[in-house]
Amino acid sequence: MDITAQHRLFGGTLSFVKHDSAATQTPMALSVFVPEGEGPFPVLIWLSGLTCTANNFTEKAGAYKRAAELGLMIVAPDTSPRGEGVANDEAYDLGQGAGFYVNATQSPWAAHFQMETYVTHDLLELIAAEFPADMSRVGLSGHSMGGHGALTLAMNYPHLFKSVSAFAPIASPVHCPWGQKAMTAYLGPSHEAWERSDAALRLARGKALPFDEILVDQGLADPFLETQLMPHLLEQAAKVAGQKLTLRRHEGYDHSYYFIASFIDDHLDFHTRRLKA
Ligand SMILES: N[C@@H](CCC(=O)N[C@@H](CS)C(=O)NCC(=O)O)C(=O)O
Repeated sequence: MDITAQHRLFGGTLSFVKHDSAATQTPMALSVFVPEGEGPFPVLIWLSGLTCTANNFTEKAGAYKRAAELGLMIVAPDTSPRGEGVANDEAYDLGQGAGFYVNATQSPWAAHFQMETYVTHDLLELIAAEFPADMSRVGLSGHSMGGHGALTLAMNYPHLFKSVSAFAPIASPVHCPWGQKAMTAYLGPSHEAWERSDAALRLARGKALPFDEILVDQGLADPFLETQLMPHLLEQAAKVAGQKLTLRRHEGYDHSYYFIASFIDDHLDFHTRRLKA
């Protein structure tokens, strides 16, 4: 592991980190906020959306003041493997910056795009080995593509994650153009292979292990609301599954980090209540 930059803030430390991932077979970048004190600390992992690196959340969400008050570590990984030898696409919604938190099975993506294993294994292993983290108290949150990642990884790995929330998540990749394009490229044309990476389907089919509550915030001025995100599908599926979902719709808020910054404290509080319970 290399720490490429480090800053003190709100009594804690923010580290920009690079490490080698066995899953992606590339170096991976992330940021790690550690609050003041000895630890071990509960951890929130944040999964970002399309086009993001680890820096978008780190620089724009305004999360660290509250995290420092709560004694919460925050880990923000990159959204995909990157580099010259890594497959890419000219479009912003496929390839580098758009890993969708799945393990690709299709060429040319399968060689490096193993983001599901990266987040649920390599990233957690790094945090456990190198930082004062309490790995029995890890929560997962994210935005848009990262909201989809947070929901589906929490549903598929409930033994790893104690709490889950999302901002403007892609609720059902099977039903939207971003999801259909990425899942076809990474997992192939069979919808069967997509199902475990679709939060609404997973819930509706009774295959998601329950959380006591899932918190989702959605801006009503989000340009992707109707065409890509479709939170009503998550709402319907949660009803069918008997999963408590708090879906808050916010008049006038868009898809940006201004929206995330406005409600991030509520998510940090939500996770801390569950991680410290
Ligand atoms: N077409 C847009 C879509 C990308 C987008 O809105 N990305 C969101 C996540 S889905 C984001 O967080 N962008 C980076 C930022 O706002 O800092 C673009 O290329 O900018």
